[in-house]
Amino acid sequence: MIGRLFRAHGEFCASHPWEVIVALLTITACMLTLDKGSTLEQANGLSSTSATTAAAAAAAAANSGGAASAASGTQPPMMASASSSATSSRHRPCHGWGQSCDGLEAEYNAADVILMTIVRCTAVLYCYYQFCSLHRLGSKYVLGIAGLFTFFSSFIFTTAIIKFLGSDISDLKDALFVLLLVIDLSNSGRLAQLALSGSNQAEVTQNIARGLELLGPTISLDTIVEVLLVGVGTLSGVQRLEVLCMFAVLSVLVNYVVFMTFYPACLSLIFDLSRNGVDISAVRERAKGSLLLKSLTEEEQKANPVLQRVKLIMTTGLMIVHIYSRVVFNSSDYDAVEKTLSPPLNLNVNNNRTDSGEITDIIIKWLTMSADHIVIFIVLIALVIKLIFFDHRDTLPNQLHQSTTAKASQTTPLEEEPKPTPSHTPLFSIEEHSSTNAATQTDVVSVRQRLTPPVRPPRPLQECLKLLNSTDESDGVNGASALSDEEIIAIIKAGGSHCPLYKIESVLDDAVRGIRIRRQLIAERAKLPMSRLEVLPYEHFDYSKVMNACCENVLGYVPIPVGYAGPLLLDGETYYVPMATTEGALVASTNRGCKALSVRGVRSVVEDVGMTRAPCVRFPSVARASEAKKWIESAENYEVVKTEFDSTSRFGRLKECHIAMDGPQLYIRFVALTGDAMGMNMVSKGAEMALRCIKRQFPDMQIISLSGNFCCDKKPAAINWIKGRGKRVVTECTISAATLRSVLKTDAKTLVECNKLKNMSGSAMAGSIGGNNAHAANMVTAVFLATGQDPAQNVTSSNCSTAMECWNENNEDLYMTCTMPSLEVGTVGGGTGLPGQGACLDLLGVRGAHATHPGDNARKLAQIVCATVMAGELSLMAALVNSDLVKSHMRHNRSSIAVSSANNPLNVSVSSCSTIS
Ligand SMILES: CC(C)(COP(=O)([O-])OP(=O)([O-])OC[C@H]1O[C@@H](n2cnc3c(N)ncnc32)[C@H](O)[C@@H]1OP(=O)([O-])[O-])[C@@H](O)C(=O)NCCC(=O)NCCSC(=O)C[C@@](C)(O)CC(=O)[O-]
Ligand SMILES: NC(=O)C1=CN([C@@H]2O[C@H](COP(=O)(O)OP(=O)(O)OC[C@H]3O[C@@H](n4cnc5c(N)ncnc54)[C@H](OP(=O)(O)O)[C@@H]3O)[C@@H](O)[C@H]2O)C=CC1
Repeated sequence: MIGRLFRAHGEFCASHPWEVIVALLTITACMLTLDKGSTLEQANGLSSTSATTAAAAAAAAANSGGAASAASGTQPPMMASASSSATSSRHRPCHGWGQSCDGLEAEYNAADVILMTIVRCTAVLYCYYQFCSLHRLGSKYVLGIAGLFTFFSSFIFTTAIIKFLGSDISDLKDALFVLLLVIDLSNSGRLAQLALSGSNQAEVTQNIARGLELLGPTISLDTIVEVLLVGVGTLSGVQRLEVLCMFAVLSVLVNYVVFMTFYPACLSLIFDLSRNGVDISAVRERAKGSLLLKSLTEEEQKANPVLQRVKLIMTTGLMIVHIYSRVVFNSSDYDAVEKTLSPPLNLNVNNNRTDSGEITDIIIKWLTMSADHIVIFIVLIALVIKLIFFDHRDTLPNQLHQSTTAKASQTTPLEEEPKPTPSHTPLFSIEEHSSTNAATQTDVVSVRQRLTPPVRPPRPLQECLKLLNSTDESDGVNGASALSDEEIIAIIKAGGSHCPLYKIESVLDDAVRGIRIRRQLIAERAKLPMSRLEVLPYEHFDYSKVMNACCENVLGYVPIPVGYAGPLLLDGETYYVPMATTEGALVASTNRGCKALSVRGVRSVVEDVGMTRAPCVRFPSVARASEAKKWIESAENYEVVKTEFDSTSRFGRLKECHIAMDGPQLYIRFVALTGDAMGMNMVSKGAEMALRCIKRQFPDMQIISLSGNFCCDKKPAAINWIKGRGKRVVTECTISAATLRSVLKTDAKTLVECNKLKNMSGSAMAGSIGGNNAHAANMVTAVFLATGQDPAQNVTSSNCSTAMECWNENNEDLYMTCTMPSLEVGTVGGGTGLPGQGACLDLLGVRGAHATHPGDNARKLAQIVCATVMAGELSLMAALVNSDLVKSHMRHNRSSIAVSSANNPLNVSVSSCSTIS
């Protein structure tokens, strides 16, 4: 409701920019030109008059020279002229805008110096912080627009209002610092980027309205809290603090009004102007890609309810303080309180002033007076040094590097010749970062730079072939190294068996060079500009772990983002689970599930069912097939077969043979334990050997296929669901009602009901086998990719039954189990040996073969996968019952890439799509 009001207001400001701007400027001009004195008199009556009199008296006292202490503003009332109303008014808190607090123009005392130094230093540091965070998040254009505009407009309006209220702004240098402190540029930056990301006026208007809808309520509440909080300072009794706080309160209010009216109107106007000649397309492009904008749309500005509540309570409390202080205490009370409480302060430097005129006194006085300036000067110098010599060293090369990569990934051809490396190390050197993650990263560099430059014209083919086949026995140098890339390409193009493209790495004995040449040839054959293939990384990878193990015809590798979910408390141990995925929201969801599960922890049991391979064999008759079945199943013969099977591996051990008969065909499902390996190669190897043994007994047996699909590998099948495959894991957990409420925003009864109707009945309706779950495949696949499992085995491994019950005496807790009967995982073999995947296994403490109990690492990995599935299941179920699914995916999983107008006839922008949620 409130959001809608702000939206309507934003829409109005953005669609009537001229009206809003002119109205505000007119009001400001009126305030500036109004007769201050009369206005004040009307507004404040006697109190303002007495204040003015007090100021005049104080000024007179200061001017007289004989009353320096009075001018200092700290002298207690009774020490000045007892009858002087000026003195008493000087010490009265400056409640009310119009009430001038005299003494600002007077010299500082020690307390003032300290206060102002703190204010100024904080302002400078705050500005630095704002600058850094905006610079990190947004483009410099948006930073410029938001920063300059907000600051100047707030400053001008605040000054106008202070003038209108008749306050003394002669000490503007103090006010400036206060203004710096109360301005928050991030919201202005967000609104600017949101506005500028629109591609037509209507969209800009909508974006501004949307921005105010999202930001308005929070900013309004913040403003109220800020005003009330800072307003407490105006009750402090410390004169300078009161003035500053009054100014701060005024600035906060003006800043709020400017942000809500003038600023959106101006943003809308900027776009309008751009249409009429001023080109801000570059600004808009940057705004669209900016992280700030993303954060606005993604975060949905969902206010933290706890924080909101705290703010409301604070507001109420502060209101009471203000009402009590301003209404219950009247001005005479203040005087009385002051008289009793205020001790005579002797901090006034002017009190120490002597007429001796000694130089040392003057220097001490000057130092004391300028202390704040000196401190600020030092802070500024330190920040500038930090910015120039330290901050940029880290960020600039990074940014440059990132922008190069980003450009490359946007398929812009990189045709520039490599720049010669300067002889001295420059201050901001991109090369400094080239070694980061060198094991897995590839810099994008043009192929012209990478290919060996032809030092001479290519030699004739025959000569090249001769060179290729020659090996210098003395130093073992491969003949290919004497050939240029062009000559190698000529040999490949010539065909024949000299250098097949798929064997190029072994022929050249240089994987990276081979892959580089293959990429060029494939790009040529596919008629793809090389620049398009360049963004596929291929360098800095340990191909010795890939060749003859993981992949053929290698063109490079595709980086996949890896996140983590955790801590996950499983069987008393804590895990941080790596997940490789491109599905935004998945890791966040699993992470939330881990948080809920880990309050009490997950318990699990694991059983090594064994890996399976089931050849299809055929016999001349059904009788012969039946005879063979009985032969294998007899205990004595089984042992013979097992011995043959086991002979193929140190770890592969045949566990059972499960035989199905279909006419004269037998499907012999060999089930074997495979240690820490997932075991498909091992069990296939063993099955082949076992078949040889059986064939010796039944020579008329025909082997149709080593895999008869009764195994059943990488295809959905009931047999794996019923009999299991790999590891069977069951996890269990209870989640308290309080955790359900605080972490998952739901309750047990709702979850149980949804689980019954969705995961049980819904899956039954769909005829699903092994699919009584919400999204087990999501967690399984992400962990599989991160830890080097065979990704295709997510088919069987994702079999999962998720069960939920209400728990405890009052049935408000949740009891949950996940049963996964066919998890095919290993910690040796396959992709587990690759560096990145190995690192992820290290993170879980299960890399490689278990030192003492082969198989323990793989079993542990299976338990972790099942517990991670449980976390993801719990979180998604909660999101579904809360109707949060679409919202969270709009936030975490939406592409922010602009749709080109050709493919976007309705001209629907991403930001406007996301508003659907
Ligand atoms: C491996 C081959 C191709 C060898 O096959 P081959 O006939 O011995 O090879 P070749 O040296 O005679 O070469 C023949 C052609 O194969 C290609 N070729 C040959 N070697 C390479 C290489 N290194 N890199 C790229 N291409 C290669 C190449 O095209 C070559 O032609 P050429 O260019 O020489 O005129 C063959 O034995 C094969 O296809 N094996 C099957 C492997 C396979 O499909 N594995 C999948 C995993 S199994 C699984 O996961 C699922 C399962 C099995 O459990 C499912 C089930 O239950 O059924
Ligand atoms: N062939 C097929 O039909 C299929 C193959 N695959 C692929 O197979 C690969 C996985 O096969 P898999 O058999 O798991 O792995 P490997 O083929 O890599 O075999 C594991 C190797 O590790 C050795 N080893 C050392 N320590 C251990 C230990 N503690 N426990 C177990 N083995 C140990 C084994 O020794 P030893 O030699 O003594 O056994 C074996 O040589 C994956 O790349 C997968 O994609 C996938 C599906 C089907």
